[in-house]
Amino acid sequence: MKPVIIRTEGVSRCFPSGREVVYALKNVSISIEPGTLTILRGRSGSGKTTLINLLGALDKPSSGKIYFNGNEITGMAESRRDLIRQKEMGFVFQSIALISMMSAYENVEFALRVAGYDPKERKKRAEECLAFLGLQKRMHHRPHELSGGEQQRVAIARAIAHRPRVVFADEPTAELDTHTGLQVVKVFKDLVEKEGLTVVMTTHDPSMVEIADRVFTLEDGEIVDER
Ligand SMILES: Nc1ncnc2c1ncn2[C@@H]1O[C@H](COP(=O)(O)OP(=O)(O)OP(=O)(O)O)[C@@H](O)[C@H]1O
Repeated sequence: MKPVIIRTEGVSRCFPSGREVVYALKNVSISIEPGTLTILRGRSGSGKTTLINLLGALDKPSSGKIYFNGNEITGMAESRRDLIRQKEMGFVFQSIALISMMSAYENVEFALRVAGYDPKERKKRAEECLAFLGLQKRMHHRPHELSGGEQQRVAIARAIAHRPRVVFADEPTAELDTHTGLQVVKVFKDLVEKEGLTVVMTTHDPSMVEIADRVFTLEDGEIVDER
């Protein structure tokens, strides 16, 4: 049997909409293997963001269970879920959300400070991550002095700095042109291959799919294809 880092079991998520209830996800059961780049794809409104938020413990399902590293996280106290999120997970969002007053280096260093790293370790690790992402010459620039692709690479450096097991990226290429977007996905693939990281990302762009190890396709809240 293949190892599994995240598993969902019959997960549904509904939201109230006026007097009705909208099912954003219906009975989703998937397994994510460690050390893979997994893509969740589908049209707008198919449920990608809802699913990635559940996998990253940012939200809870209306029914069904989610396991992270063998432990059921759906029934856990919020404080334990917070800890798992902080220690074991990293997040990259569509809107890059770097701190504009800080340089690339300071953005990464600050995340490590929040994660409780000591000053010496922070410097070493921040420089190492930025170098891995090809930003050694740009690390003392502020976000507005960097291109969109560079900014997203800083956001990735920040998301991996505390050595999470899994990085979740919701439409990380949506604000980039196709070429730059593909470069960002290749960075994820590199992290998977060289660092053994697990990456889960959403996209509606079919050109990204070729690079992935696993692809789940969503339609109206259901998994309609997996490969
Ligand atoms: N907080 C919410 N309240 C009400 N309905 C919601 C909420 N979040 C999501 N939905 C609905 O659930 C469905 C799935 O939304 P979701 O954002 O997961 O799709 P998506 O595939 O990520 O779309 P996009 O690519 O546009 O971001 C949509 O019909 C959406 O309107």
